Parts: sequence; structure tokens; C-alpha cells
Amino acid sequence: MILLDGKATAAAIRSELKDKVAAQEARGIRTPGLAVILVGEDPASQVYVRNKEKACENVGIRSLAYRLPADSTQDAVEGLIRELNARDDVDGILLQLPLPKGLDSQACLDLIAPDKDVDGFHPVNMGRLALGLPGFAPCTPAGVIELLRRHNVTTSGKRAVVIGRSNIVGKPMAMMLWGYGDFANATVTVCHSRTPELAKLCAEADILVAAIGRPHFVTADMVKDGAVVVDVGINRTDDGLVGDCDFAAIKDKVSAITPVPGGVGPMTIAMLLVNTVKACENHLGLAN
Ligand SMILES: Nc1nc(=O)c2c([nH]1)NC[C@@H]1CN(c3ccc(C(=O)N[C@@H](CCC(=O)O)C(=O)O)cc3)C=[N+]21
Repeated sequence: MILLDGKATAAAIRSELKDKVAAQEARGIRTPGLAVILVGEDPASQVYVRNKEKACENVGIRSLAYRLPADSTQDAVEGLIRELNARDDVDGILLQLPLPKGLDSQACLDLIAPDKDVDGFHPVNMGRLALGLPGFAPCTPAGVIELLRRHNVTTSGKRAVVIGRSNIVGKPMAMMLWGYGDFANATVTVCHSRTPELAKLCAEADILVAAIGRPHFVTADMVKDGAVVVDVGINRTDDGLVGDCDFAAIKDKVSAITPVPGGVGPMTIAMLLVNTVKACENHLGLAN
């Protein structure tokens, strides 16, 4: 069994980015800038935002944090986004989700300039992904693809099953497994809460991606012998942070599996940094 080590892979990506940013800086090219907007005091979001700031610092990306009160108006959040859209020193804008109740997150995301949308959530970038055009892909599925690629997991011609159809993970994940650049080329099925015989379908998967948000949802009977299992779940339970898969029960059946923590999570942040460096290169007219 191969452990798909997201923590180590993310560290390797950060180190590559760090060298790239340092080399550009040495040539007098300005460093990439990422603006992170956090509205409210959700404790998990605060931890994520702090981790993103640390990751930026680690690779030499300037991070600008904007912390707005939980009772901010829609106009206040939109005003900040417009201001950041107009700033030449801001290459990427990340609006930490979820927003406090009463705020319209889609309206905010729609306002982020697509060339600064390093989360890949803007309809233009989702559309570009669907069409196979260059743009920004959402960081979590992009991180999964990169993790598979760097571990030489064969996806071409394989049967992939994605559990979950969210706009930020399941949907873009399925599109990327169909084909992403010259990678993937899998045959993809997306299942969800109303899929009949979900367990049976999953058990046919060569590659199984779990993005449901329910601890230990994927049990041993749902996993084919020798399958590659990617666990996107981040569930905070009394037993600590657990994924969507019953890792202990399936680890001996699989050919490869991601741990939680230390799997997809760190890759998500690494891809945010990749997208930010790419946004900066695009803004400066450098090839990437
Ligand atoms: N605009 C926006 N973009 C996001 O990308 C975004 C978001 N909003 N809202 C919340 C989710 C969640 N997310 C995670 C990123 C890293 C870890 C991560 O690194 N997890 C560590 C554990 C960290 C811990 O202990 O909590 C791991 O899995 O090893 C987890 C979750 C990004 N999100």
C-alpha cells in the first residue's frame, strides 16, 4: 500500500515555488501578492486563514489579510473586493468560505476579477475548466490531481467514482478526472445522496474520491481490491480530525490511499500558492 503523502508533496511544491519566486525576485521582478478576506470569527476559518498566511510567507508570497466583522454588510464585502480588483500589487484574492449568514457568497465570488480568482470559484474559471481552456482550477481537486500525478498513479482508461457533487470539490473533480491537460482520461461517475446502490457503484471504482463530509462514510465493502482511494473529507469529531473514509478498515485493501490529516488538505493550500504565482506571472506577462 502506498500512502499518498500530501504533507510531503505539498512541502515539495512549496520548495519549488520558493525557488521560483526567489529567482524572479533576483531578476527584479516583484513578488506575488495574495489578499485573503475573512469575514467573522469562525474558529476553523481563522485556523485556515492563518495556515494560508504561513504558507505564503514560507514561499515568499506577500499575503495581505483583511479581517472584517461578522456583521459586515454585503456592500462592505463587495466594496473591499472591488478595491482589491483594482490594485496592481494584488495578484490573487481569496474570500474565505463560508461567509456569515445573511451574506450572499455567490454574488461576492462573481465580483472577483477572474484573473485574480486563485480559488477558481468564479463562473468564468469554472466555465474555462469545463471547456478545457486555461484558467484557474479549484485548489482541492487540483491538489488531488497533482497528488496522483506526482505518485505516478495511472488514471487513463480507469474507472473513477466521485462521491459528492459540490461546486468546490465534486463537480470540478469529475471534470478534471475526465481530462485535465494531458492527464487523467478516466471514465467518471459522480454519486450523491440519491444514488441507488451507491456502495456497489463505489466498489467498481479503480479510483475512488470521497467528498461527502461525513466521517467514516466509506467502508471496506465499498472499496475494490487494489483501488486508489482519495479522502477529501475534513471532519472534526471527538476523536479529532477524521476523513470520509474508514482508513483503518480499508488500508489493507487498497493500492494507495491519502491519510487525513496530511493528505488532500495540505495539497489544497499548495495549489493556492501555485495559482497565486501563476496569477502574478500572468499579470506581469511572464510565461508560466
Ligand atoms: N475560499 C475558500 N477556499 C478554500 O480553499 C477553503 C475555504 N474557502 N473554506 C474552507 C475550506 C477548507 N479548506 C482546507 C484547506 C486546508 C486544510 C488542511 O491543510 N488540513 C490539514 C489539517 C489542518 C487542521 O488540523 O485543521 C490536513 O488535512 O492535514 C483543510 C481544509 C480550504 N477551504
